[in-house]
Amino acid sequence: MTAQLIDGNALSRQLRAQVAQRAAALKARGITPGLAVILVGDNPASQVYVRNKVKACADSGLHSVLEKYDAGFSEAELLARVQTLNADPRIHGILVQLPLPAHIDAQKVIEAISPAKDVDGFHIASAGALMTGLPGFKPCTPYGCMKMLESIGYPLRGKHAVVIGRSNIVGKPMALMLLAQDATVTICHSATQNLKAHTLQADVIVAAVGKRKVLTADMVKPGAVVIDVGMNRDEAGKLCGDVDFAGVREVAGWITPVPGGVGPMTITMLLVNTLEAAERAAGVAEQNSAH
Ligand SMILES: Nc1nc2c(c(=O)[nH]1)N[C@@H](CN(C=O)c1ccc(C(=O)N[C@@H](CCC(=O)O)C(=O)O)cc1)CN2
Repeated sequence: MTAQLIDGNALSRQLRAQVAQRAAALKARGITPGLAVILVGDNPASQVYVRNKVKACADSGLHSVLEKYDAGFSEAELLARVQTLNADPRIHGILVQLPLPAHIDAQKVIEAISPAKDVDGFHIASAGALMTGLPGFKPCTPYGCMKMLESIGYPLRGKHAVVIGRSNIVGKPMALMLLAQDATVTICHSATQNLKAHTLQADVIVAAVGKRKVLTADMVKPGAVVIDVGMNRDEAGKLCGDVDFAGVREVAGWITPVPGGVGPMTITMLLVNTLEAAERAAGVAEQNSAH
């Protein structure tokens, strides 16, 4: 079997067109959705990501501001910027690009963002909302993965999903979102014994480790859906995910590529969250809940 591809670029184009339509409707009411992106330091990958976020905003008719600070920017200065943006009515979403330099407490900065503008979905209020099924912003990467599953009409109810990775921004929220769709969820991590025994049971596997070839063909049940969140470089410096794509695609039923899979969806869901923040501020939004 050769797996069908879940194309994150194609799905992003569709969803971004919908964002653009909704943004235009909001603009007609005098409100332009606005995103503030803050980058501290000179991490080359982060520079690419924030540039892509700003471009995606422009392409979909969202206003954005990019604030770049050098690596010596202090935590206090950053917190002050966040407070200013919290109070700025033109800004509906605030995103602080991660990772931050080591002298800055990232969690402290995230908690300083108003939950109403937490379009990254990283604030503890957003995490709590996701856990309890209350309205709140969902972290963009796992939210994008859920949209990819939805796009293939995959019925999650009663299916066994294995999430490899337990980070606060991907693994844990991913597991909660799958659970909210009535999947039976296993979270595997660095201390998991016999990973293969778990993944072989899975109907859906989400690999979010940050290490190449964590998932190989012998670890996948024929026909399973494989979502690759990884973003690594191979020996030749080429971008690759956590999944041994060439091998796994011969066993899986569906698979996401890297690049062109989850990555673009992360940015797309940021646009969706920013638009929704603006709609909520304008009082026109349906509240987004975990269910
Ligand atoms: N504040 C945040 N920081 C970080 C997040 C986040 O969601 N919020 N996620 C990651 C990085 N990230 C977004 O910021 C991100 C990573 C990758 C992509 C992407 O489109 N990747 C492309 C390939 C890009 C390339 O060629 O290098 C792809 O997969 O096709 C988008 C966003 C950590 N920090």
